[in-house]
Amino acid sequence: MLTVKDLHKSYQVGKATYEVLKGVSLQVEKGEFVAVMGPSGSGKTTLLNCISCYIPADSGTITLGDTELAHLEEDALARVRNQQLGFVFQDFLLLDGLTVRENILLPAIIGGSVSSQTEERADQLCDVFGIGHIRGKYPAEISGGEKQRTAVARALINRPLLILADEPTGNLDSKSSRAVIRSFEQAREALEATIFMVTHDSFAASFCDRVVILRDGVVWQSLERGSTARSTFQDRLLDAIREMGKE
Ligand SMILES: Nc1ncnc2c1ncn2[C@@H]1O[C@H](COP(=O)(O)OP(=O)(O)OP(=O)(O)O)[C@@H](O)[C@H]1O
Repeated sequence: MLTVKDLHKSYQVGKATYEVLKGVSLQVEKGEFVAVMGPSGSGKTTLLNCISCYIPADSGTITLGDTELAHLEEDALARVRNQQLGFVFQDFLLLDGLTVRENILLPAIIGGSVSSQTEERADQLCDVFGIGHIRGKYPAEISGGEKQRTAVARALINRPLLILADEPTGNLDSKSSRAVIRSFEQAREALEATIFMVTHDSFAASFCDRVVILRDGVVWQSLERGSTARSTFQDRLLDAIREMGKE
């Protein structure tokens, strides 16, 4: 589904070059829910931005489905972003002037692909996420949890290969965080979505199938949840993070 191989990315600040990604390699399988954790500055957002095609990597490869992203022209990249990737941001970024249903349809409207099937898909997503009864309301008229579910439904409207989520529980209390994670679980169960989420939050990460920990620009550890209970997996994550701090 997603394969990242030996990814390098540096930033130029004045005359200095800072190497942030120093050979990141990882793989996400179809239907997996994967989190990326790591200390501040370890390159999590940079990695997500490279996969999102927002910034070009210096070297290495990113393959999404059958497509190698590094070699695509700008038009083709825009199509990948619109049709094969779904995005969930920290602040959800719903448009105030559009209803819930119109917000969900937005990626399809931007891609010029609204058909009766897309409209049916929007209604199906409203049902999956329990927001059918508010589909005609505007963001100012709905709760925080309903906004989150609308944002996850919007990320799924174009049937993307992969959902990329950047700190989706960043500003939320634990009840709202749980609601966002529940939406991702529903997306995976009902729609076979594949989710790749950057997070600082060990609680959110403990619901994932796998957690990749970045340190100093490389994958330091990849922890599988397997059949472990969520709370035990969270303890393992916290232990790993503590151990990383000691090295
Ligand atoms: N556009 C940029 N120009 C220069 N340096 C940058 C740029 N973007 C990020 N950096 C630097 O690259 C490093 C990695 O940043 P990045 O945002 O990827 O880390 P992160 O792991 O997501 O951090 P956080 O957890 O704090 O969000 C940081 O030291 C940051 O200051």
